[in-house]
Amino acid sequence: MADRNPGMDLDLEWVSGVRVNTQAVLKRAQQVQGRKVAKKEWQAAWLLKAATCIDLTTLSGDDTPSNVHRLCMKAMQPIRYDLLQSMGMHDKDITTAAVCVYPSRVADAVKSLKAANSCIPVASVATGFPAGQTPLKTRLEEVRMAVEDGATEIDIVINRTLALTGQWAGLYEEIRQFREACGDAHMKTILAVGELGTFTNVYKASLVSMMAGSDFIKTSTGKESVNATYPVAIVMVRAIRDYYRKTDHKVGFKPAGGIRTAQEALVWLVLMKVELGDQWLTPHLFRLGASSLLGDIERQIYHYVTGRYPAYHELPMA
Ligand SMILES: O=C[C@H](O)COP(=O)(O)O
Repeated sequence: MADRNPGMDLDLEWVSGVRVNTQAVLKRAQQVQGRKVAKKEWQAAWLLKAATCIDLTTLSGDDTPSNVHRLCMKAMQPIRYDLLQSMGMHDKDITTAAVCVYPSRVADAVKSLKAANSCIPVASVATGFPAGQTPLKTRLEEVRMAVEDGATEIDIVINRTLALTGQWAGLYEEIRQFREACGDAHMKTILAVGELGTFTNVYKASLVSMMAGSDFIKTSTGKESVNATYPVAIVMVRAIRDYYRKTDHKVGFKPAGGIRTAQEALVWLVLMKVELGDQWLTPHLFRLGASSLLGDIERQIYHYVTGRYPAYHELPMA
């Protein structure tokens, strides 16, 4: 990954001065959704790009070493080899950006990828995911254990209680401690936007997370009733842009939760391009957190290559 965001001292004046114009955000989100997306070979290229930005995720109570193994194999070969060959992309080392699992499954993922000689990063959710309602000591220990087991990316959840009660200094302090516990592992900070109430809170939580040294800010756990939406993304990427202008540090963005279709993936790429520019269109600064998006991307690429949609058995790993 690129240089990390070191964070900065908490600037409470900046945080408390934040105002978000809701109407302007909604309008911009509509404009982004209404933009024409690429077609034909350009669309296929964008879909491949989207595949390389996916944190391929399984976060289920019934996860086992074998389904984690299967996830890892899919991450290594996200699109069927013959389809890539038809596109002349079979030798481009196309993999997903990472696999993302619960802390207890990190060792399984690391083992599977290592055995297959792959260096795809293993990301783990931590800090009492998804609610974050466990004692700080436990949350910190969870981060350390996931790192010890080989996770090189940690997706922490913020303490919504602190955000909702305006305890920004407390939130900053906790995230700082998570960052320290992560060590060299890159930290993605999940805001759980569906539980933050207002756009202003989302912007403030984004800022505080970046000030505390997050490498990425991420919308959602996928477990809230509202997850990644385009308006909320506009708020977060504007915070990223403002933070970059002020500090010269680029923080990544990860929409996650409920992203299921290739069409949505294309809109997310457009949003990043028009709001933050091409430099954010790489896995270093953009991830799509998703458990069931890749299947549709592969299906659309199949359609592009063959001119028809596949039968279920034709993409058995999707
Ligand atoms: O971080 C990733 C999300 O948990 C995935 O959510 P999803 O299962 O709705 O795709």
